[in-house]
Amino acid sequence: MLTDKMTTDAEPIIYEIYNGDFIQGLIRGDIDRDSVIHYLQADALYLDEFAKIYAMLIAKTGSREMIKYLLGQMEFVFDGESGAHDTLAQAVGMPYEEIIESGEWFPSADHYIKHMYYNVYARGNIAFTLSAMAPCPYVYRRIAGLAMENNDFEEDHPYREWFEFYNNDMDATVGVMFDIIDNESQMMTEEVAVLRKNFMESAEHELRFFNMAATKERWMEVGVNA
Ligand SMILES: Cc1ncc(CO)c(N)n1
Repeated sequence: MLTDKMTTDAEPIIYEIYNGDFIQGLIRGDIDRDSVIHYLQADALYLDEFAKIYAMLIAKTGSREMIKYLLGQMEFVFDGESGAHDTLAQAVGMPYEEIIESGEWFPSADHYIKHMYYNVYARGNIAFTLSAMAPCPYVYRRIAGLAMENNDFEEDHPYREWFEFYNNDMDATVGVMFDIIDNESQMMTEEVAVLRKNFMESAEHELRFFNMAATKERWMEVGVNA
């Protein structure tokens, strides 16, 4: 299966994310509050685009079953993940709406979002875009699984519910995405390498996204206010 190869390729990145400052800071519970705020500001906008990309995939597909799946996913990212975001907002003690007021596409988030859009615009087959999207649920599912396996979160741990959310709610999304990618790839030859590269690049974008929050990455904005 192609997705078996993809997930094997991504293993080193999974561990780099897991051992990185952002996730370890959440696990210890002592992460810099401004990093969590930065993450939420970027992620709220990222998920809005993720939902819109599902909408664009709906327009590309003929199967009613596929449309139903994509609509469900759209709703999940548009609303459903607010549970995970609320956990983070509560931990930093600020209303979610207030936190996300001043977000923007910080450089690493910007690059990731545009990687997904490129595939929607440049490619007819939805498997190209889905292979760029699949690391989103897949990486979070793996990271949350590792965190839950390797740590005993106290009942009142501020980030426990964030890990529980991604440990429990992502399997269906990942499974369907992987099935579509595997099925479509069987009808491809040299383009299989593009699917594989799309997945790897997005896994790396996930790493960059967490590092972006850990370092509170911003545009330089040289001359913007001149
Ligand atoms: C950047 C990013 N990747 C994955 C997820 C999980 O859906 C998320 N919320 N944000």
